[in-house]
Parts: sequence; structure tokens; C-alpha cells
Amino acid sequence: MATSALGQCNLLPRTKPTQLQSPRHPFSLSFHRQSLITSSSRALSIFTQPEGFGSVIDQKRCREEYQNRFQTCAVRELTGSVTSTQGHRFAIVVARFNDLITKKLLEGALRTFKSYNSEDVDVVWVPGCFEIGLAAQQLGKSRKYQGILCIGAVIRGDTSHYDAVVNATTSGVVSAGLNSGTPCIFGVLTCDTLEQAFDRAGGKWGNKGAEAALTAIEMASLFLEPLE
Ligand SMILES: Nc1c(NC[C@H](O)[C@H](O)[C@H](O)CO)[nH]c(=O)[nH]c1=O
Ligand SMILES: CC(=O)[C@@H](O)COP(=O)(O)O
Repeated sequence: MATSALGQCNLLPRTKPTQLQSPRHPFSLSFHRQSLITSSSRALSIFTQPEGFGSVIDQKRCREEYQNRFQTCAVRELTGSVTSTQGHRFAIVVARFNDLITKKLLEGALRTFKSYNSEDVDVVWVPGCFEIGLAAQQLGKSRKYQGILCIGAVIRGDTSHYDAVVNATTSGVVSAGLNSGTPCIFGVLTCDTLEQAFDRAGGKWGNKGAEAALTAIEMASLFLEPLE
């Protein structure tokens, strides 16, 4: 395992496309990493098609060869790091609506950032969850932050308003990330009752704000350096 230009990401070496040569037939098969990784059964089925290799021995040999290659063929894995946040700056966009809950989520998030030695955090308040997406997008586009954590709490009422707010918030956060290229993390509770929300804001089910901050730290480290 090697350390790459991507900082703390762990990399396995790349391999060239795999060449399998039939001993009895003057052609070879090429499998690019994609097919090896994503569809072993589909790749294997090529060996058993009627127009493919004829003999059972060929099939067996090629299957073994394929399995060898499959085992040794390196998959290039990138994993974000949660061991260091050095040099990273984060923004938290937090909704005032239901602030009994969102303040607790924010506290949890700030605790996480502090415990990972990331003290360079800006907190941006917006009126409600509906406004989170735009704020996150603008912050993301500023290129000042390696991660944006979005915090809010939507609690079901009597009408379909809940669905409208949840849908808008979800797609707003997704779009903010995609449009800005900065990871935008979804730390928004969507609950049927206030009790459910308290349970997830430092209650019996933990603090989802604290968990989401960890996701922001991991995602930020994925993009330390441009991908090759
Ligand atoms: N009902 C909830 C809202 N509603 C307010 C909207 O988010 C928005 O601020 C308003 O419609 C003006 O655009 N917001 C929450 O964060 N949580 C809710 O449960
Ligand atoms: C998000 C909601 O559902 C809530 O704040 C609105 O309540 P209602 O549907 O009773 O108007």
C-alpha cells in the first residue's frame, strides 16, 4: 500500500488491462479494470459462450488465470482520512427554525471539529432548512472551505408542508455540493415528532450533528489534491 499525492489516502498500485491468451486459439481477451471489478460473473461468462474457447481444459485454465488476475489485480482505493484536519476550513450552515434542536446539533458538530483539532470553523445561520441549499452553494463556490456541514430539523406538522421542506432541503444540499464542487454534508433531521428529534440531538440515539461533522472531515480529506 502506498501513500499518494492525495495526502493520507491509501492507494494500491494500478495495473494494465489484463491479457488472457488462449493456448489453442490465436486471440486474446482484454479485460479492463472496470469489468474485472464490477462484473466478475459477466466477465467469466465470456469464457463459456459457444463462440469462445472450445475445450473444457481451456475454460478451466482461463478461469484459473482469471481468478489469479482478479485476486492480484489492484483496485485503486481512495479513502478519506479522519485522522487529521490540518489546513482544513469548514463552514456550518444551520437553520434557526426548531432551534431547540438545531442548537444541540450545532454543539455536537462543533465538539467533533474541536476534538479533531479543526478550529477553523465558520457558522452561518439561515431562517429555515429551505434556505440551507443556497447558502451552502455560495459558501462552497467561495472556495474558502473544504467542507460545508448543513444542519437543520424538519418536524412533521398536520399538512404536506413537511414533504415540501424536506424535499427542497435535500435537493438543495445535493445541488450545492454538485454545483460548487465542495462536499456539502446532510446533517438535517427529518422527524415525525419533537421527541424523535431530541433523541437524535444528543439524546438516546446520539447526536447526528456530531456524526455529520465527522463525515465532513472525511469528505474534505478526499479532495486535498486534485485527482489524477
Ligand atoms: N417547517 C419547517 C421549516 N419551515 C420554514 C422553511 O424552511 C423556510 O424557512 C420558509 O418556508 C421560508 O422560505 N423549516 C425548518 O427548518 N424546519 C421545519 O420543520
Ligand atoms: C414542516 C412542517 O410540517 C411544519 O412546520 C408545518 O406544519 P403544518 O403542516 O401543521 O402547517
